[in-house]
Amino acid sequence: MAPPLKVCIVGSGNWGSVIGKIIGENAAENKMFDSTVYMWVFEELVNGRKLTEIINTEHENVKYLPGCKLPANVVAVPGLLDAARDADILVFVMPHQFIRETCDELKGQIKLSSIGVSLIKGIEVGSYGLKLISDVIRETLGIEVSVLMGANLANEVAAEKFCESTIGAANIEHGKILKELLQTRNFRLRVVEEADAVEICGALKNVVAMGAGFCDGLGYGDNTKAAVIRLGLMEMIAFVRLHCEGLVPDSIFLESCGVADLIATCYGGRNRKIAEVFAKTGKSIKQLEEEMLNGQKLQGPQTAIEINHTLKLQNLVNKFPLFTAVYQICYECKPVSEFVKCLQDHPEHK
Ligand SMILES: NC(=O)c1ccc[n+]([C@@H]2O[C@H](COP(=O)([O-])OP(=O)(O)OC[C@H]3O[C@@H](n4cnc5c(N)ncnc54)[C@H](O)[C@@H]3O)[C@@H](O)[C@H]2O)c1
Ligand SMILES: O=P(O)(O)OC[C@H](O)CO
Repeated sequence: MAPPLKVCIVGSGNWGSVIGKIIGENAAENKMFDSTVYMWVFEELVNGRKLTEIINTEHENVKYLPGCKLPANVVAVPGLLDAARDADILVFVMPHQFIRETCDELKGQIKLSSIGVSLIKGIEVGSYGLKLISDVIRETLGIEVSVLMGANLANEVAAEKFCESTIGAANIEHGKILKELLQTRNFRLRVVEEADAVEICGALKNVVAMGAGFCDGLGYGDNTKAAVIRLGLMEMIAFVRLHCEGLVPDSIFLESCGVADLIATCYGGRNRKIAEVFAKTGKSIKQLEEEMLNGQKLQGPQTAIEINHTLKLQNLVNKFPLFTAVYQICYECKPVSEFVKCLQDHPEHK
C-alpha cells in the first residue's frame, strides 16, 4: 500500500482555518492521508500569547475563526519551511497579496512530486498583463496546481451549513485526490477540467460584490442588486473568455464557482459589507478594513486595481463599465453615488 499522503495547509486565516477543520477531520478518518496535518500560521501575538501556541493548546484560531474548535491532529507551525518541506499535498489559502513572497520562501525547498491546490481568490498583474495565482505557485515551485473555488462564506462552512464548491483540475487524478481530501457531507464538490476559468471566476466575483455593497449602502433594493449580479456576471463571463485558452463552456458559470459564489458574496461577503459602510460613511476602504475585519483582508478592491490594469493594457476599459466603476470609486475619488450610472449606461442595454 502507498504511504499516506502528508498534507500542509499554507495559511490560517478565516477560510484557512475552516479548511484546516475539514482536512483535519477527513485526514483522521481516511487512510489515504497522514493523520497529522500541518497548518502554517503567520505568527502573531494575541493577548500576549503566540497564536500557534493558542491553536495547539486550545485547538481554536481565536483571532480568525473564534468559536470553532479545530481537530487536535491539525498542528499549527510558525515556520513555513518546517510546515511544508515534507508535504505531498500543499493547500494554499491566504490573501492573494502575500502569495508571491510565500512562494519565494518555499522555492527549491519542497517535494517536486507534491500536488498543489490554490483556494486563493485573486489575480496578479504586471507589465506582462494578467497572471493567475495558480500560475505564480506553479512557476515558482515547479509543481502542478489545481484550484478550489465556490460559494463558501467561511463562517457558514465552519458551522457545517450545507454548501457546494468546485475543484478545477486539469489533472483529473489530482482532482480525485483533492476531492477525497476536501469533501464532506455538507461541503459537496464537483471536479471540472477548466481550472483557469474556475479561478478567474473566484477572483472577479469579489469586484462585483463591492458594487452590490455600494448599492446596499446607497439604499437601493433587491431589484438593483439583481441587476448588479446579472451585469456583473456578464462582465465576468466576457473577461473569463478573453483570458482563458480554448472554449469555456457556459456550464462553468453554473457551477458553484460561478453564479452561486457571486450570489453568496453579493449578499453575505466581507467585500459587500465593507462597500456598504464605505458608501454610507465615506471612510476609506483601508480604514474600514482595519476597523471592521480584525486582521482579515479584503480581496475585491485590490482585484479591481489588477483588473483595471489588465483592461488598460488591452484597451478594453469601456467594455467593462461595472469593474471600471468599482475601481474608480475605490481609487480615483469617483463619487459612490454615481455607481448606478454604470448600470444605467451598460452596453448590455444598447
Ligand atoms: N473568508 C472566507 O469566507 C473565504 C471563503 C472562500 C475563499 N476565501 C479566499 O481565501 C483566501 C484566504 O482568505 P482567509 O479568509 O483565509 O484570509 P483572511 O482574510 O482571514 O486573512 C488573514 C490571514 O492573512 C495572514 N497574513 C497577514 N499578513 C501576512 C503575510 N505578510 N504573509 C502571509 N500571511 C499573512 C494572517 O496571518 C491571517 O492568517 C482569500 O483569497 C479569500 O478570498 C475566503
Ligand atoms: O467575504 P468575501 O467577500 O471575501 O467572500 C468570501 C468567499 O469568497 C465567498 O465564497
